[in-house]
Amino acid sequence: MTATTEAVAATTPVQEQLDGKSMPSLPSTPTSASSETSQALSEIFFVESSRRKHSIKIQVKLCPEGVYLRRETDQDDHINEQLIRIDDIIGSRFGPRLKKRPRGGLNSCKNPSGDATQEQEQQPDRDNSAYLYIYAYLKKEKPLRRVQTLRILRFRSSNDYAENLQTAELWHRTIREHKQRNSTTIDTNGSVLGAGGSSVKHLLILLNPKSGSGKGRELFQKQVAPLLTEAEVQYDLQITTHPHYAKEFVRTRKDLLERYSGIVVASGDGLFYEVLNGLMERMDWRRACRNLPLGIIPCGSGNGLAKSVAHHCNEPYEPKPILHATLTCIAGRSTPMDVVRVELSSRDKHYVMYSFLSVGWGLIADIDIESERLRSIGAQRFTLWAIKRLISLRSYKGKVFYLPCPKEEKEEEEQQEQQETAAAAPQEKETPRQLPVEEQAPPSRPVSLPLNVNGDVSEESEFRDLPEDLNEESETDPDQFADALSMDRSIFRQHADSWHSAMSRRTAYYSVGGQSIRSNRSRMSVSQRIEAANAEFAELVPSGTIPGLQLPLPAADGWCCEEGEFVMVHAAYTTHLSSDCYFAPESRLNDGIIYLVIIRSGVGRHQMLNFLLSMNTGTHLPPGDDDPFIRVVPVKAFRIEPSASDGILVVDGERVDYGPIQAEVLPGLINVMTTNGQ
Ligand SMILES: Nc1ncnc2c1ncn2[C@@H]1O[C@H](COP(=O)(O)OP(=O)(O)OP(=O)(O)O)[C@@H](O)[C@H]1O
Repeated sequence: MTATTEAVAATTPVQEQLDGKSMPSLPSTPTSASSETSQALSEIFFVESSRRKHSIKIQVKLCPEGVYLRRETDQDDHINEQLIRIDDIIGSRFGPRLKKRPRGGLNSCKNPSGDATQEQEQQPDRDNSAYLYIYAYLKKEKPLRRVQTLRILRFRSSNDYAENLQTAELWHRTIREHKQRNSTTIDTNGSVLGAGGSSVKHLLILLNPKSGSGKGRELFQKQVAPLLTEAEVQYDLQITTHPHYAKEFVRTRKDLLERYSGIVVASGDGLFYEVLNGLMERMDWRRACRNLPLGIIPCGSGNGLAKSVAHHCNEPYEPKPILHATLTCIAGRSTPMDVVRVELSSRDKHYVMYSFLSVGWGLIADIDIESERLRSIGAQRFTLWAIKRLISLRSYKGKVFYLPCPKEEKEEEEQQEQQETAAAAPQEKETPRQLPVEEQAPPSRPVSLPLNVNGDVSEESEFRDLPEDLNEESETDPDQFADALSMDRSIFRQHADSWHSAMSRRTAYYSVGGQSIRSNRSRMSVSQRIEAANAEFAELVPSGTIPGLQLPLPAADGWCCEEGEFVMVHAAYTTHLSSDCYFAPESRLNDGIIYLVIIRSGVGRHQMLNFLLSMNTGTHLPPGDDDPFIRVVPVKAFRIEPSASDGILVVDGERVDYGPIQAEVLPGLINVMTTNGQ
């Protein structure tokens, strides 16, 4: 048997069988008590190589860091060591020799005589050996890749199969325990590790068979399911049958938190959007966001989130994005991720939605949506439409308000240094007309009454946990609630609209002075009922901390405004808008920052062409603040007020109704599955 073939191509499986036909090892193998399995297991294996005419002795040691293989040959003193990190091992299985090849396309196991088929045929039933199959995907740098690796340990110290099986099972169990100890959030069985770490929860996998090229189901069966089996992940697969299926499923499933340890979306960004918004509609949204990490397996066409997550964890994406993302979803770790609360208003409708990628107005949004008609030609549609739109470059009139991020002290220091260097010739920007908001014309829309709840911004008060029993139906007649709300929607709307609609039939418990009480609005006056409803909804949804869309923005809070004509305004909060669009290189999953890219009218076609062409390498944004047309502003919140009544606005790549729109970041609201948990 050859030494580990480190140089093997990214997805070529490395497979090796180690034969424990000799004596058991040093130290003697512990027995089955679980406390004992925390110690290292070690055993000597031999591999006879007919080709090399000598045997190779391999000491295999299983410890919390992973599996050490130390090999030396009979002939010379050459020693070769390898550590298969516990992070890279996704699972193992034990039992008799697998009759079938472990996975499609793999070479069959090699026995000492070098021919597995022969061995299977010659002594199918007389083999008392027990086998342990260790599945690993070794992470390699330069180029960044995962190398699929299978190590097979053959235990045959005893003539009794049951004894050998016991040893193999011990190794299997120990691998599991080391992995569980190594995971922060979910174990490799898809279970949240609670105090005892013993729950047996499942992963919920939502698969859109129509996403991307429409081969979601096939891709899942071929690429995802085998990995889940290797990792012994228990899961429920839900195949969506229509738009909003996934959203309704996560919104209404009563035992979501009890049954599942995480939700994996096998689809594009569109389905992830549904899942996120479905979760936010639940009464127990806060607990769901905290306890149910979300994963994405990219089967769509854009796949911005999957690429951003891979980028965040320094994991490979191409050439097998589905395989790499699946490995991320079964790694058992998660990282907080920002969510952006988007509020928009069109005609007399008012919506609230939760977004994770971007909000766009202007050029990129137009290219995204208008090129839909060329969908059949694939990704080329964006290039073609971009050329078309560059030839006839449009601009859009309106106002852009934003709340710049308060700078960290360190950043401020750095900036100060830079400013001092450049102080000799301070430059005044000509084009962007950036004014404090008090100098702006009053908002075009009628100003509603100020909000009566939720003026403060403390996360404590905003994101309180709800009582456990919120999903229970209240005995109060829901229609009374609806009536009370419908009396003054202009006030109420600021907090509760869209699906948290004023006409919502939901009722809930809410807490007053530390006590949980059941709402009893029928004995209240109308104004009390409205106030109670406002308070209740403030608890139910993460209401924004910025003024409602129809209210002016307080200058005292530091809002800035630019007015004029824009080629585009695009806000991003993940690094990638799609797998090949590295739009906000500075972004981090949970930095609490929206990167607002503002391109003003007057920008040259050539500059715009360069901008679009260099988006895939992340070099499209001008360094510093000096470009008169293209700027990126890190903000906490923003508002766009288009002057025209028709146009294109996108949220996470999907078109939404056109009109004033505002967004505010809710830092680290959800958890996404990652490999590093950071
Ligand atoms: N069974 C289904 N049939 C038709 N549409 C569906 C089905 N299930 C979900 N959808 C809808 O399809 C839309 C697009 O799905 P998805 O985002 O997964 O794929 P995509 O558009 O190919 O990928 P991307 O968003 O990354 O470009 C979603 O908004 C979802 O509502």
